[in-house]
Order: sequence, then structure tokens, then C-alpha cells
Amino acid sequence: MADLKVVVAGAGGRMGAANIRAVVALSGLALHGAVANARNLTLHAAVDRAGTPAIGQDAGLFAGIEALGVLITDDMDAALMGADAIIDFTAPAASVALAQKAASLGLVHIIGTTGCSEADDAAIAAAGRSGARIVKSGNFSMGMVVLANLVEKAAVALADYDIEILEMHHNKKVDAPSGTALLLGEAAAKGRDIALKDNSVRVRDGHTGPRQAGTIGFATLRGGNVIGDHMVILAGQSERIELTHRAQDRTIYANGAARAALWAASQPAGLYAMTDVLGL
Ligand SMILES: NC(=O)C1=CN([C@@H]2O[C@H](COP(=O)(O)OP(=O)(O)OC[C@H]3O[C@@H](n4cnc5c(N)ncnc54)[C@H](OP(=O)(O)O)[C@@H]3O)[C@@H](O)[C@H]2O)C=CC1
Ligand SMILES: O=C(O)C1=N[C@H](C(=O)O)C[C@H](O)C1
Repeated sequence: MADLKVVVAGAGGRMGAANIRAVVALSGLALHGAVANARNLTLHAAVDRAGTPAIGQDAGLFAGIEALGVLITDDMDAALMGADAIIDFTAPAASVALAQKAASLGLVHIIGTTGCSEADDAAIAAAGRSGARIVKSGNFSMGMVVLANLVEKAAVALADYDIEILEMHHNKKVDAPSGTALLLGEAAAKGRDIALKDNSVRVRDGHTGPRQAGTIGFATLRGGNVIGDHMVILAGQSERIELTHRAQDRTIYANGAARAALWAASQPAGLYAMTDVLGL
């Protein structure tokens, strides 16, 4: 079967480098047994926005591996020519624009970008209805899929416990709460059969009054080079459960994104989640 030709968008970023390394590591090493119709991945192009220092550099050397002969470009349309898939960890406006291109070209579009507004998400969903095969997740690590599942179960079993979600990330992160914190909040809300957007407390400051029962609280920490820590606390009378995930390397996200691309290549157009990729 022909290789899946992947374009890495946001190639000059922290995740861009990890995604280049993951695609190269998985070329010739398809995840046989892990996905249906396993194929190899190949790095077709690496793109970032004009003016970013990475433009013109060899994608492999930029990512800390061997030279690949693929130069990081700012010409998205040229990069997409002949491509099968986009792995996109960029910014909301860029991901919406790319989803529309993926729809018109019938491409796989893996979106790791967080901080999307409701309007951004609606535009991405529309692209999934118009020809793009999109997998979007606030966190592509396997461990996080499992944690979200545990959170949903705990939220059901401990129906009257207070749920608080704490996250810490590096000091360059621009959105809050993290996409993962919101994903975990959605899992808890699903367990409680409530809508997260009507029952979340995203910030506390000043004289807040006592905690309102049934809400899901968020707390955000930023500092240093923390890759991504998340803790879901279920607090009851005289006991507290803490479900924690700590990322130690961005490879976990990049491998999940590569796996999602291989999976989506054999799916009809639509908007999918990592639970679909893993069949959960
Ligand atoms: N779902 C998941 O598993 C994970 C998601 N993320 C998310 O991925 C995103 C990227 O994270 P990270 O790599 O750390 O961030 P970086 O800032 O390091 O990288 C983002 C890259 O995208 C580029 N970019 C920004 N805006 C545009 C645009 N409009 N058009 C084209 N390129 C653009 C940036 O260029 P420039 O530097 O010039 O701005 C940069 O090269 C974030 O939203 C983050 O939360 C991160 C890790 C895991
Ligand atoms: O910006 C990051 O770094 C990360 N972003 C994602 C998020 O917002 O949850 C995933 C991971 O936590 C790292």
C-alpha cells in the first residue's frame, strides 16, 4: 500500500519538531496490528508561517535528526499538493483555515491545536461534513484517553463529590484552561449527565462565596518548561481521589497524532475523536 504522505503544519514549533520526528520514526514502521489497513508514513512537506525563523531550514535538522531534504516552507498550497494528510499543532485561526483546505482536497486533518472558540469548532465540524477526515483532540496521548475514561467512571460512581481540575504547563503556553483540562471536564460532565459550559467555574477571585454543588472547577498554573500535568480531584467528606497524568516528552502526543492519521486515512469524511481512533 502507498505511503501516507504527511504535511506537518507549525513545523517550526515545539510540537512541529516532535511531529517531524514521529513521522520519520514511523516511516517504514507502520503500526501493523494497531490500525486497520496499516500504511507507512512519509514526510511530504513541513510548513510554518512566513517570517518564522524555521523557514528554509531542513525539517530533519531543525527537528534534531538527520537531514531529510525537505525544507520548511511558508507556501501552504504548494505543500498540500499531492499530500494525503496534515498534522496540525498551530493556532486556532490556522487550524480553521487548514480544515477548509482539507475539506476541499479531501485530506486527513489531525488537529492538536487548543484554545479554539465555539465558532472555530463549528467551522472545523463543517469541514468534516464537507470532505475532510478530521481527528481533533485536546490531547493525543494514549494515557490521556484512558484517564478521561476513568474520570467519567469516577464522576458517575462518586456522584456527590466536588470535581476540580488542575493543570500546569510551560510558561510559553497561550491558552487556558488547557485543551486537556477541558477534555477532562467534558468527561466528568458526561459522567454527571450535565453540560460542561453551564456548570464550570473557570476562574475564582475575590469573595466568591461557598462552592456551588455540582459545578466543575478549573485551576491553571504556568511555569518553567513543564510539558503538561493534569490532575482531576474528586473531593468528598473525609476523602479525596486524585487522578493524575504527567507528560514527560512531547513524543507521546506526536505518536498519537501519527496513529490518528493512519487510522483516519481509511475512514469516511467526518470529525472524529481519539476514542474513535482507539475504538473506545
Ligand atoms: N492536542 C495535543 O496533544 C497537544 C496540543 N498542543 C497544542 O498545539 C498547539 C501548538 O503548541 P506548541 O507546538 O507548543 O506551540 P508553538 O508556539 O511552539 O508552535 C506553534 C507553531 O505554529 C505556528 N503558527 C502559529 N499561528 C500560525 C498561523 N496562523 N499560521 C501558520 N502557523 C502558525 C507558530 O509560528 P510562530 O512561532 O511564528 O507563531 C509555531 O511555529 C497549541 O495550541 C498547544 O496547546 C500541544 C501539545 C499537545
Ligand atoms: O500547549 C501545550 O504544551 C499542551 N497543550 C495541550 C493542552 O492544551 O492540553 C496538550 C498538552 O497538555 C500540552
